[in-house]
Amino acid sequence: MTPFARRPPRTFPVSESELLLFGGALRPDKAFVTHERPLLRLSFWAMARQLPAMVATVARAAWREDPRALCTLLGAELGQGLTRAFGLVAANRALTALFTAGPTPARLREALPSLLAVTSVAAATALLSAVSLAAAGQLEPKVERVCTARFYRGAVRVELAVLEDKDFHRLLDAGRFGTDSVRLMIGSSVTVVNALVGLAASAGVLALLHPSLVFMLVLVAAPKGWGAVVTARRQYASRHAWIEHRRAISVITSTLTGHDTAAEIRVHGAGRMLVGAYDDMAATVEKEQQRLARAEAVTCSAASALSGGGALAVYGVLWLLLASGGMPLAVAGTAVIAVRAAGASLTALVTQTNRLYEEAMYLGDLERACAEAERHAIPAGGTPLPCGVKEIRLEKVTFVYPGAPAAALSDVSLTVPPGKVVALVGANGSGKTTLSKLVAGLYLPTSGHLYWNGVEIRDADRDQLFDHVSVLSQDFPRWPMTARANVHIGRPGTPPDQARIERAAAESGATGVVASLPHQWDSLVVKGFERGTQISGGQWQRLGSARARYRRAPLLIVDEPTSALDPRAEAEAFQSLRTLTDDGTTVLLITHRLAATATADLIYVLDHGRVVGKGTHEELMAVEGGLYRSMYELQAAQYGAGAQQPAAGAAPGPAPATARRTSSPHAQPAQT
Ligand SMILES: Nc1ncnc2c1ncn2[C@@H]1O[C@H](COP(=O)(O)OP(=O)(O)OP(=O)(O)O)[C@@H](O)[C@H]1O
Repeated sequence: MTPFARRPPRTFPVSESELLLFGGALRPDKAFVTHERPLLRLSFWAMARQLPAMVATVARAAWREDPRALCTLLGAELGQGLTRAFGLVAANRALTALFTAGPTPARLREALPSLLAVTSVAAATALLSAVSLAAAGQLEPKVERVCTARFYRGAVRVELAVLEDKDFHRLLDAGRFGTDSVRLMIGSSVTVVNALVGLAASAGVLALLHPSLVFMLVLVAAPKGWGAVVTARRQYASRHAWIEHRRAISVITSTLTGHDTAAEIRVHGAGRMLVGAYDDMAATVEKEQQRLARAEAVTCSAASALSGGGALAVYGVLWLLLASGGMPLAVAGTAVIAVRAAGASLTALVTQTNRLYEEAMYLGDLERACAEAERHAIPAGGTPLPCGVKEIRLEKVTFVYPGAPAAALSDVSLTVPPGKVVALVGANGSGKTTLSKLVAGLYLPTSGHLYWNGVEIRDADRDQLFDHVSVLSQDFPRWPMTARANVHIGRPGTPPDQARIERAAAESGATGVVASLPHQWDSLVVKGFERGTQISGGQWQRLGSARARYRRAPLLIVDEPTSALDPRAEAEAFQSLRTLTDDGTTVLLITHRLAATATADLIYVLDHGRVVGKGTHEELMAVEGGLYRSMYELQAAQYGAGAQQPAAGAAPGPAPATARRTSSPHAQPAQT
């Protein structure tokens, strides 16, 4: 056990900004302590045992990607070790020839072949070093790419509920550091192998000269190795402890230059406050870095002092051997050269081992993140779903978000019939979006059953289920790509079909939007890039809608699809949703625009996660004191439109008082 492990857990300072903006310390809690501490409590030897496994992981990845480059690299490194050993032997021969009795010209002649050998060996070492550098340069980016792709491939398959868990998120963040570590580890491993071979060569020569010198060399090496491990572990622990804090800082800095936040940053003066917060939070990180630097200085000094003691012992032994006549002068000279060469190898070894340890720990995180991502991945395969939507049925479904104090849905039983427009209505937070996400297969019920075409969702082939669903959520992504890519990404498995893209755009009212862009479909709908342009919220909504339509799935889930549209576009959007059912598409509509839900085939009313009403608009309006009726009347009263129901296929009426999005102040009652 190291002194590091014996110390009680450190208490970190909490900055005022951290309290103000994030409500408290952004430091690991109990989960981190129980999860990570055992790793940090590992003994030096346990760590030493782990290191080869980590290096082997990188080596395996390198072997998979480019075995030739790996073999070249290893060959060049081993070759350098051999040339070094050979160089020491040649130096010993040269010294022996130079120190023998006789005239100087004769001694020089005797030493000349060995001196030439020393020079040739130095040239060969330089050549092998260049070969090694080139091979490492070829391997590093390949291995990094493969490991990074593996990490992200796993991350995008993780169940949504797990992705929202803060501990899993921390693990993903830590894993992200590991993707850099893979590349760095190749460089460090090469240097470590190189230094180890160099040390072995020196030790071998020293052993030949006098066995006790090898033991002395260990005395020089061991303290530096200890210092390297202690420093690496301290840095690793710190990086983990501050990971959330650093993420919070990057959240702040990205908002400072972000496009979405630019207006409030300037008008509200939020920029000054956030820059201050950055300064404040970065200052606490700075203190931590200073603490690390001080601790490293102390550790390194202690390690160097111990190592220096070892070096003194080596020279002392040499002195004694020389004085007692137990070692010839030439051998002592070679020993000094060998010890100095070993010293250079040792310095490289210590620096790179330090780095290798640290990177190996991050690589461990990457491995753990990949393993956890695999463990929590959406299962591949399962019971195949019959094509199209036959029926979606929920039986006593309860859903609790991970870590949430209460259920978002309780005992929900309902049926979504095929080829119909089914509306979900209810106040903010009543569970509409959650319900739609369960239907889309994004979450699994905590209890109860959800059947898709008769197949229980837990058994169903989820990839097939996703294939049946198209989503236009209220917070739909605004992909920072071209207009075409924004539509095509709705069905990315096949190459873009321009005719289909244009049809989807026409159905969503996006044709005019795209036509007005400087490069039409090739325009980049994000500012700050070449060819970049900005489009309005409503224009984005049309583009998002075009994406959902391009997907052409049998179930379309639309969550507040018109919140940013003008009244005419809104009316058209709702009418076109209705026409989708003509070709058998089932529409699950979530909206606060009750005039639009009035034309739905079936309406479910949710309240506090429970279904409290079901029926057509007429049936629900007939319920005296019912939630739906009161919401509808309230909304109609805002516009003085009375509580009369709109004509079938009518344009939507006004937004309700409960609408979370800002409705157009000009929204009109039903138009035809
Ligand atoms: N990812 C989440 N993690 C934890 N709780 C959540 C999450 N998403 C929603 N909730 C909670 O679940 C409940 C239902 O939220 P949901 O978004 O389904 O409501 P909604 O009816 O769609 O509301 P709105 O009309 O405001 O969109 C709310 O109490 C909400 O705070």
